[in-house]
Amino acid sequence: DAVFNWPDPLLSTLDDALYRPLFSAASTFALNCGPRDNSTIAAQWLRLAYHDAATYDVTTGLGGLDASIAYEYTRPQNPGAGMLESLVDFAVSPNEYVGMADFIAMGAINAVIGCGGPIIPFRGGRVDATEAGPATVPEPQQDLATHTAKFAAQGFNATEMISLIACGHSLGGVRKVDFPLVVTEDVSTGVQTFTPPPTVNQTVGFDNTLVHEYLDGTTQDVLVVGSNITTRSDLRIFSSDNNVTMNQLADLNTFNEVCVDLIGRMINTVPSSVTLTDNIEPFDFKVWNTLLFPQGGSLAFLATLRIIENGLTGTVTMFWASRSDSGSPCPPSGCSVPSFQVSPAESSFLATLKGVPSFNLHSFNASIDLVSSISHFWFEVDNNDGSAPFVVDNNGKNYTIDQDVVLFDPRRSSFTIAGQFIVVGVKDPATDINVTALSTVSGSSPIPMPSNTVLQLKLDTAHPPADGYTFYTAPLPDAVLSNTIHATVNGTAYSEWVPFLSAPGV
Ligand code: HEM
Repeated sequence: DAVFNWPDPLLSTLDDALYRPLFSAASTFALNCGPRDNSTIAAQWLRLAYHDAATYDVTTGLGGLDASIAYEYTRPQNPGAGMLESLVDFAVSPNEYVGMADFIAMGAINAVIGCGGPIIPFRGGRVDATEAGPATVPEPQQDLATHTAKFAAQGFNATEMISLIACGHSLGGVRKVDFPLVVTEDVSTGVQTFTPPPTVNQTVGFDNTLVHEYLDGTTQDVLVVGSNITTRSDLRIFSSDNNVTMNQLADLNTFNEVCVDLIGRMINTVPSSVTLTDNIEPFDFKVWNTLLFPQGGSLAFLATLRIIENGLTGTVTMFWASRSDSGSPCPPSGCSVPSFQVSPAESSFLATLKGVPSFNLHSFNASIDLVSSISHFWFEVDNNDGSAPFVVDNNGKNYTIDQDVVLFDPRRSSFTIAGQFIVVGVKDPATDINVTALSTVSGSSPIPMPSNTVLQLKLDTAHPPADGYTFYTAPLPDAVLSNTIHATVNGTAYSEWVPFLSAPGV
């Protein structure tokens, strides 16, 4: 599994998106297999992921799950309102380090569990395409040889083709408006679902009902029994090995295992130039949302330690070490402060399934000597149960504060709708000052892909120099998602990632 060494913006963002519903609006949408367009959001997300991944070509190593679907969904092989709707679901989630492709992959995982299916492990680090890929998505009127060849190009053999489709077509159905030549009969809802929806609501669970109904001859899958024989692609594929594979999938455990493997491989189908992270499980200890800025004659340092623990029995102390010997430096054992607040934080449904019903957030607010400053920090956790207190120090590497020369200032900045601007403090004395921010901005319809824009910060006339810092500012673009500050001061380059647009206590 992936090891989190703070700050690691990629792993930090992915962990939040996977396990903290607060940070991934979309992660909650597919819960309970909720309906949309007479199908389900989950079905739309799973189909989106497949159509995105289906551009992969094993011989060139190009394509795969790279969000190129954002440039392809208007093609005749990708019809359906669910494509754009699903992309818009994910549009507010990316930042500079995590693109749309990772959220499309997460969407497939959340789709399957949202409809009661098994947990597919998640690996991150996909890279977003900047243009459309080849038009290689299978279509129902194509013959078996064409489909077999297309799946082979995507890295799946003939048996895996049968299984992957049986997994995928567990959810949703075929819309008459998009496939009038496939759904030839009238359907009151406009969608011929692959399996009958439960009568109480519209939702369809992720399971092997389709397999059973196919084998016992009761299926209503229009790609098996539709009156248009040319578009019976599921029938041609499912029966292509004399139903050997379908008979194996009739066992629910086998079905779940096979789907975890194949949908997992599908979402991990990425260009050969991309290296994915290891599996991301909820991190035991996660430092989160640290902020260091000048305030009222000292440096304010805010930090939160997220812990997986039961109840609120533990106490946590934060320690830090000075940066310099002058001023009022910390003793060798470190300056320390207890947490000012411990609060439970909701975990995602996926985290719950992994045995993490909630997290505890231990928040710290330290006042640090301006001159001796801070070089690194760590924590001591006492579970108050007789066991020895232990140190949490970033896997022995310490939580290192790179620099105190260029600091994002959350209190002088403003993130209200009325006026959004970023303020950065630069430590005096400074010459040759150039402060910029790379802002990641949410995309919107018709191509809801994030983009990056560079802001030039100027001397902030509203905030006069204070506490040995001079302030620089720039207005933020609408729909800004996150920022990274880059500065050159006295010939040295500095950068600071600003993942959130708000802060505890601000
Ligand atoms: C030969 C291969 C395939 C063909 C010809 C095919 C064809 C189709 C067609 C015609 C629809 C109806 C789409 C709509 O009306 O919105 C559909 C829906 C769907 N397909 Fe496939 N499919 C194939 C493979 C797959 C695979 C491999 C997966 C995923 C693992 C998948 C997942 C889905 C899902 C979830 C839906 C339901 C979408 C919804 O209800 O919104 N399909 N498929």
